[in-house]
Amino acid sequence: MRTALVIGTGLIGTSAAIALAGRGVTVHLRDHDPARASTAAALGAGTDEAPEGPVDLAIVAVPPAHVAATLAEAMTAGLARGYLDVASVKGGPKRELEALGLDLTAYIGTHPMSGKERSGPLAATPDLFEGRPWVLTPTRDTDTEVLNLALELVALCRAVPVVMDADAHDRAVALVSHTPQLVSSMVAARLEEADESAVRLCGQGIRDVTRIAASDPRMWIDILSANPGPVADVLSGVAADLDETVRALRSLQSADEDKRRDGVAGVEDVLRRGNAGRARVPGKHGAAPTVYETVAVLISDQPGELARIFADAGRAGVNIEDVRIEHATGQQAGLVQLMVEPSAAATLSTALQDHGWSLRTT
Ligand SMILES: NC(=O)c1ccc[n+]([C@@H]2O[C@H](COP(=O)([O-])OP(=O)(O)OC[C@H]3O[C@@H](n4cnc5c(N)ncnc54)[C@H](O)[C@@H]3O)[C@@H](O)[C@H]2O)c1
Ligand SMILES: O=C(O)C(=O)C[C@]1(C(=O)O)C=C[C@@H](O)C=C1
Repeated sequence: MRTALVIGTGLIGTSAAIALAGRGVTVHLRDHDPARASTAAALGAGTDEAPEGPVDLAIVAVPPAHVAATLAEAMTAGLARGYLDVASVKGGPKRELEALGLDLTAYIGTHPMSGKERSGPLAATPDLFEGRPWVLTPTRDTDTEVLNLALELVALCRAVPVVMDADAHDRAVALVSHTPQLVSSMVAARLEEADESAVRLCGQGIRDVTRIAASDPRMWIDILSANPGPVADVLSGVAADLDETVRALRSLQSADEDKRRDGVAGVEDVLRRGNAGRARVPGKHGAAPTVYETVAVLISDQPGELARIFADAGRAGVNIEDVRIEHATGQQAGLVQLMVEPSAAATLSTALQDHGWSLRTT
């Protein structure tokens, strides 16, 4: 792929554009808000000038409700050899495109399983897709050349291609993405009216569970409107677990010993099933879940502290697999948790202590 056009230069479009531009592709940027396209260009994502002729690949990264119309316009204008979208739902846009009667041989629906709770070009990063699944939904009509262009995009973004049927994809993301978004929002919603004396006790548990509750509601209304049935199906399973758990907790309040035993069994059941489900969440690059060891470092809230830790870890030859930062309420300090292969934990701890870092047990 030599040239690409990204239509919709928000979080996803700009992240893909920066990755492509960094790997030698000439990227043109377009957004219905021109300021967003020029912001993306200023971030090194390409040029906001229109291409002179058709590009190799047009990447449509607009909200799901606008995908079909945007693609139809781009295809009618003959802007590219191949077209794809990155929307979080696949069945609806596909049916809308079919209803428009377009020739869909040059189109493939795709979905990178990676994102953030923040929107817009300023939230973009070139490594957003690294090691993450990127779903491709070719149909019998899809040209091989277009499938190959999509595979090239996925490879250039260092993601892992996964081929699926559009409707099977929508049922899968109802389970692993759309329902979790709603459940996170519901937990966070409990805090809206909560007393400040409770809110100030927020620790890492609630931060983990509610991170995605900060997502843009407009985007999620679009996503959920395009996948309501499968999400309602998964959520009704969650509702059944909620009912059972409430019943079990009420039993725990009882003076009757048998009832209390029932209550313990009910609560234990949901916690154990949660352990089993959590253990199935894949590790990076779709590999089996990896158990990392955590090295926790206390840092002061100053610019450059994280970069210094990463540099010291790099000099010690240690690969940091994942990182979490816990900010202590009301303190100018944070706890950085560095996740590393168990065999590297001792080397990292020694190297960081030698460089004067203060380690904590987790
Ligand atoms: N945010 C995520 O975590 C995530 C992850 C994977 C896929 N997606 C999908 O990627 C797409 C983009 O999401 P995002 O998070 O980058 O959103 P975003 O809000 O950051 O960016 C969307 C951009 O599209 C532009 N836009 C809207 N309508 C347009 C139109 N008709 N023509 C041209 N530009 C238009 C907006 O101005 C905005 O810059 C969505 O379809 C979303 O479902 C999002
Ligand atoms: O990590 C996040 O912030 C996300 O919400 C990313 C996430 C997801 O659920 O995994 C959200 C929606 C997208 O369609 C794909 C990825």
